[in-house]
Amino acid sequence: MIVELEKVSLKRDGNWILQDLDWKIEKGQNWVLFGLNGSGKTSLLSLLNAYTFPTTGNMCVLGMEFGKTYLAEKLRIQIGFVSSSLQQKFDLGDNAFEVVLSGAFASIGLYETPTDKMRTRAAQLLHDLGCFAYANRRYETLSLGEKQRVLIARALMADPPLLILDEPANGLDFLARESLLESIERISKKPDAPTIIYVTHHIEEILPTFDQTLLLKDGKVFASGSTTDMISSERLSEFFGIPVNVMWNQNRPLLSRVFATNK
Ligand SMILES: Nc1ncnc2c1ncn2[C@@H]1O[C@H](COP(=O)(O)OP(=O)(O)OP(=O)(O)O)[C@@H](O)[C@H]1O
Repeated sequence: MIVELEKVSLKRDGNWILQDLDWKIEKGQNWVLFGLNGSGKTSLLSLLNAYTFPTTGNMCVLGMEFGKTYLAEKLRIQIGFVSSSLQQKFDLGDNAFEVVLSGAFASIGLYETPTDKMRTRAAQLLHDLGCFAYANRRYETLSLGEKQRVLIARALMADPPLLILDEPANGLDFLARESLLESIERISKKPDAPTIIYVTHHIEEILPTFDQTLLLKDGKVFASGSTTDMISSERLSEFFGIPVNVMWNQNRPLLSRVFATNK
């Protein structure tokens, strides 16, 4: 089991931010964590990364049980985490290749000498993510979409069993988004691919590889299960509280609002 949450709740400043979450992620599954603004996605990710601990409930990530051992560092090194809050942290003058290499040391900046094996791996990842062409460019000169690819490659350097992509397509135009999504779909199909959790509030970003979805609403699991069950007109109309229509086209969902028509 990659992730196991049992009745997990989180209280902050007297408010319950997350309540009674049950979530099981098995090896080989890829999940979408879908929730609107303020639904608790960031708080849930902080729990998974052991930046916060549940107020009540039981939690186990990558076989490490929360509260039983001191696990924060040990756990984080095994989770590839890509979030837009990380973007600026790498504006240190390093080129894209060096930023990817730094993932082998879990450091921000490259302070240790990488081995030849690490260099080969970094070059391969730059290829896989479609960013080999700008391997020698300074990271801070890259576009948002290019930076995201480099950060995903960096996260994969340590061969993490779990990769969390926190709204990776935010701020990207249609083409940049589609090309990033194509790279994510590709890496998810590799034989040594990690389990991926893709966090988003955009239905149209859900790729076929994400066969499981958890719908988070007001800090609670609204529903979870197979993506085709979760991302349906009926389910999402209930989730949003307004009538919506989901149309599947080439294994990708499209969401639109349904307006009442006057007869
Ligand atoms: N330290 C805190 N004290 C009180 N309330 C908090 C605290 N941290 C978060 N919250 C509240 O908990 C709720 C969930 O916040 P969270 O940031 O996890 O949501 P989110 O789904 O990531 O939202 P977004 O998509 O807008 O980033 C919000 O209503 C937020 O205001």
